[in-house]
Amino acid sequence: MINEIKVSSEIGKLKAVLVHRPGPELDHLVPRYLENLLFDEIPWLKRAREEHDDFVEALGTLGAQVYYTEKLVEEIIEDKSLKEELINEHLKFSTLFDKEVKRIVHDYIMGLDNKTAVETIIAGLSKDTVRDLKSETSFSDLTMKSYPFYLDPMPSMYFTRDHGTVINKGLLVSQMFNFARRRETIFLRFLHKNHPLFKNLNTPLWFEGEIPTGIEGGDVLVLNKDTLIIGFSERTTESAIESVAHMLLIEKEELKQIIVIEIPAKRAYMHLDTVFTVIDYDKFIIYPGIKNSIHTYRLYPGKNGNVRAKAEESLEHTLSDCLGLSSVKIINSGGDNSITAAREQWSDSTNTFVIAPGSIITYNRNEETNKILRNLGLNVIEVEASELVRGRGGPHCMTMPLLREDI
Ligand SMILES: NC(=O)NCCC[C@H](N)C(=O)O
Repeated sequence: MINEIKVSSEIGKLKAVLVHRPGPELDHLVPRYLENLLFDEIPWLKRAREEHDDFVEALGTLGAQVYYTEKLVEEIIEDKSLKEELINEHLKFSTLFDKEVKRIVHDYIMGLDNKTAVETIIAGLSKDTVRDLKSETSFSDLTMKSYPFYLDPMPSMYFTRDHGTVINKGLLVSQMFNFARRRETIFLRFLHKNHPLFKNLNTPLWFEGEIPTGIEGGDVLVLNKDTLIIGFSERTTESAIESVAHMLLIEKEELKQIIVIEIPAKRAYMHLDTVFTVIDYDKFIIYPGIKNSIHTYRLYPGKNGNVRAKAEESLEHTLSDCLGLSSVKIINSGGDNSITAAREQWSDSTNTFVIAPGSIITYNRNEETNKILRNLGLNVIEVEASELVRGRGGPHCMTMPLLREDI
């Protein structure tokens, strides 16, 4: 087990990372509810898992330790009272109202072995599985349009990035913007509170309570120990940014500044990391299609304990200033052809993940972007993602770094 939790950059050598192997939750995606569950297509689970296993192998190329959320949770629910607590927490944030149904779902999951219990909480529980255990008829048993699940599936669970961010030595748990993903962060909070990995290392929570409005990990990039970049996006709100800024800049005095990059609020660019990531000490990659519509701001501690903000002239200048460099390069994903760039962005070309300075994981389908990255001298480790890509996320989305070497 690692003896430290710490992330102070997006590129320091990766020592430990949290992931989730896609499971039967993907087999609970039905066409009628795809949009509600934030998917555009239905991935083939068997192949998605093979692709994810290869991805995990790539993550470990330089010896990083890969932890699976589901396995860590399984370990702690050996304690029956914690198993109970986990189930109750999911029921509390579920759509269930009927008391009998709640009891049945609770008892059913409680009776499962720990591995299957965690798998079921993530996969969701269909009404058919437990309907026979009911003694009386509820309204939803009678309707023709009845929703098929008591407990909703969480197909986006494999995008662990979005659940939270390690910022220096503390953890910021996200507040998921959409109802469909709201229950996902229960696992991270639960691990933080109960698993030795976090508990023994006294990892502080940067925000004890819940952040009042949406902020998702895909919008949070750790530039260096003094600077965070936050995307103001479809999923991350102004007020969440202000809350986090107040906490980290004023109350905890952990950071010196936060760069906010405002991007168009669109499904294709749901988080900042779908259009902009850090690829090297002084290099970034951006989807050129949004270049003319972004705005950059800098938040900093003002007088009297207030966070103050100013609009910045250029993203390049702001980044180089915060990094203490004379200049930085922002490279276009997909190159100069706007059609290729848009197609590759949709398939997560810009969602790259650095495992150490100079080594980067990408999806192999983004041929043009990969060529550009190689021409920069980077060691590009390509992974197959014909199925993983259907969830609209890439290598950056599928990872929550727990420990990176300082750079
Ligand atoms: N950081 C990311 O961009 N994560 C990808 C999330 C995809 C997921 N299907 C969602 O729409 O939330």
